Amino acid sequence: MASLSTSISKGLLHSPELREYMLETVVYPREPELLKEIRLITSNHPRCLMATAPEAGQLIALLLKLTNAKKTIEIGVFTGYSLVLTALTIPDDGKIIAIDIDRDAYEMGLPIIKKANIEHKINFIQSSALSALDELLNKNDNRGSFDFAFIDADKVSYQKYHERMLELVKVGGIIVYDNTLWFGTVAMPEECVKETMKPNRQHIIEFNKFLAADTRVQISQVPIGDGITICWRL
Ligand SMILES: C[S@@+](CC[C@H](N)C(=O)[O-])C[C@H]1O[C@@H](n2cnc3c(N)ncnc32)[C@H](O)[C@@H]1O
Repeated sequence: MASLSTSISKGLLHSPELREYMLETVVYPREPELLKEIRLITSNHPRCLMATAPEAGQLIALLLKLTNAKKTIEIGVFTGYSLVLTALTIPDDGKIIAIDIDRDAYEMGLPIIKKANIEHKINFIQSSALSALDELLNKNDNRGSFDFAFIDADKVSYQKYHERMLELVKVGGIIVYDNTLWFGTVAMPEECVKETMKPNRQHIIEFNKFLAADTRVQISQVPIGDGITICWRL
C-alpha cells in the first residue's frame, strides 16, 4: 500500500483546490491585514506549518464574538497568529494570558502586536504551560474567571491542560483544542503513518476518546484547519 503520509498537508480538505477555494472566497477577504502580515513573517520560520490555520482562526474569532469573550488564555503562541487574532477580536479592555516556552518565536510577531496597538491586552508568560497554569490556579480569583481558552501546544499534555482549564474557565465558557485530527492521521492505519507523526497521533487519539466521554463539557469536532474541538464548559 502506498504511504498515505505522502499526502499530508496543512488542512484536512485533501483536495487542495477545495481548501484554496475556501481560503480565497471566505477567509482571506475577511482576514485583517495585520494577520496577513503575521502569516508573511511566519512563512520565514522553519516550522511555519505550526501556525494556526486561517480558516480555523476565522471560526475562533466568531466564537470569541458570539460569547463576548473578554478574559482569555492561550497555550501555544508561536509567532502569534492566534494571539493577534484573539487580541484584535476581544474588546479594548479585554485580556489574554499567552503562555509559551519559546520567546524567540513570539518576538518574531511582536512588531505586529505593537503596530496593532494590542500589546496592553497581552500578558505573555514564557514558561512551561503546566507550571504557569498551576501558578494561575494558586490564585483563587483566577478560578472560573476565563471566558475562553485556546490550547495549541504539546499534544502529550492536552489531558492535563484540560483538567486545569476546567478549573480556570467559567461555566458557559469555551475551550478550543487545535490539531485534534492530526493531519488526518488519526484515521489512518498506523503502518501508513510517518514515524515522526506517530507519538502525537497516539496522544490525540487518546485525547479525542477521553473528551468524547467527558460529561463536564459539550463538544463538537470541526474538520477545518487541522481539526479543532470546541468544548462548552457545562
Ligand atoms: C502549534 S504551535 C502554536 C501555534 C500558534 N497557536 C499560532 O497560531 O501560531 C505550538 C507552540 O507550543 C509551544 N509549546 C510546546 N510545548 C509547550 C509547553 N510544554 N509549554 C508551553 N509551550 C509549549 C511551542 O513552543 C510552540 O510555539
